Amino acid sequence: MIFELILIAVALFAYFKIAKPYFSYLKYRKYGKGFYYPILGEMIEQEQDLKQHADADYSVHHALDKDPDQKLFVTNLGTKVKLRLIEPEIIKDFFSKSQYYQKDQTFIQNITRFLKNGIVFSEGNTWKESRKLFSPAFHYEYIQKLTPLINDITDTIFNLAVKNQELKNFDPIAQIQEITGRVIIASFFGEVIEGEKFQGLTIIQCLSHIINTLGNQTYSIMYFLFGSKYFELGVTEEHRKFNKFIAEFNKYLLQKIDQQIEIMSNELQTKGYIQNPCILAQLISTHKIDEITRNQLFQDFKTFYIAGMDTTGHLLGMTIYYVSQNKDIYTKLQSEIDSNTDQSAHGLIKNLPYLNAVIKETLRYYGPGNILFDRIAIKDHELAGIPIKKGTIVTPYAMSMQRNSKYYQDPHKYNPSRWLEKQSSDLHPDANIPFSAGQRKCIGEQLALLEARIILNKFIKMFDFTCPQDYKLMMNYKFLSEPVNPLPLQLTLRKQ
Ligand code: HEM
Repeated sequence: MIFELILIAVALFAYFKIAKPYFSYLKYRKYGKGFYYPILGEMIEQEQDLKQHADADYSVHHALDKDPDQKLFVTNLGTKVKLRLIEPEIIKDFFSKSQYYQKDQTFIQNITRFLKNGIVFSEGNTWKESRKLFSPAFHYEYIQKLTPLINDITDTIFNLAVKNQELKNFDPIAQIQEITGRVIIASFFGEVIEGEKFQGLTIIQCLSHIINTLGNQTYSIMYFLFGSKYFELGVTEEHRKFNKFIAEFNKYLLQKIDQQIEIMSNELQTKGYIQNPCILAQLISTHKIDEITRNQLFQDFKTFYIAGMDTTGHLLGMTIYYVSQNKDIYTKLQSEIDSNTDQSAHGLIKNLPYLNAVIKETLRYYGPGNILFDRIAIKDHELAGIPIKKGTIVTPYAMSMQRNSKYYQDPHKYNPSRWLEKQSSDLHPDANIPFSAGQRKCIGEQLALLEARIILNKFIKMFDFTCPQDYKLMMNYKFLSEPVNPLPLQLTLRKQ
């Protein structure tokens, strides 16, 4: 009897967890190439790619090499079928049908236990209200006013690296994240809260510690088996300690925000204006602060920080690495920067076309947001004529599309000049979306680009740099694609 029961349980498991998803997978296979690995799905591909090519995204980068006309690639994530959209028209259709999708929880459960319903992860009215409230602060007219702030913070961090003798083993991603993190805190709250410490750590260090730990938990076997609940429960002493750290840090940060709001509100009452031009001051002086709950403001702030710090740090860190690998690009970039005297936000665009092309090329070639968060269909519908069933994961993969030979000559070559040559204007307008598209497009694009121009310009002006020949770049995927071993650049100060 027991034996029969076990047999039935195994048969049910095999049917629901392996066979049924496989049949759904087969239905989509007529629309594109793909693979199916029971339960583990695309994690197997990443593992193999990492071992064979030192790049967990190798197959994604090369998905269109043999057939540039493919619309989608079919695979699975656990028991769900996953469609990677890799062609401009179907991606465009996806963005126009955003009402049929929500973010899938598989990989974001753990990060949302810290960021809750902050703007990246919220849906419906909560998202709409946050987006409406914060959008004006991210327009270029406001963002360009942050130029002196970004300049100052960049100088501080680079000078600190010189003073602390960190030039012989300089990790550009970590160092630049220190800049981008400070920029977000300062532009949101003013500089006051930046110097504060919690349990001996700066706010930036606390936030980085939380995000890195949540990322490591997410990409572990226990998460895969039990989800974020396992970590929330605090089974081990280490987990309990970390959960307590999050809870206390949240309390501390919320208190800081309250204090800052009170200080600024008092300033507005007594002087009639607030000196600090930060986003919080804007919300207070226009009385828009009353349109958002304190808790929502708090979750949004943490989310802006995470969304902006990590991505821009990676973009610049990887740009510096690619430039270090190509002497021609390096020489061209350095001579353009050396001959420019206008350091204004406008000057950095007008006088530095090659620098802008370098940034654009890294966004195409590597872009930290080139794989969006997975979406799940919440209703049956059609996408470019393909029937999509509720419960299917559907995610645009700019990472494959931006390596398609149909749109980019020699797509696997890092070549900034492609953006300056005539044919770049012939590019399909929807084939380059490193900041995504549609209504949930990156709100921080202008800030990211301004930071990228200022920081890269300063870095090239200030340092000569090389990457040791024995360093082997190995890229793994966590929330972003990132080097397994930190980049170890050798820097020397240039004569000014
Ligand atoms: C190189 C830098 C950056 C890249 C490549 C990038 C890319 C992206 C992408 C692709 C998305 C869409 C994600 C999805 O829908 O799955 C996104 C969303 C978002 N980004 Fe960025 N981002 C960058 C910098 C920033 C900065 C500096 C900020 C702000 C401080 C920011 C704030 C946001 C927010 C709030 C969202 C969610 C928007 C919404 O859902 O309405 N990002 N970003």
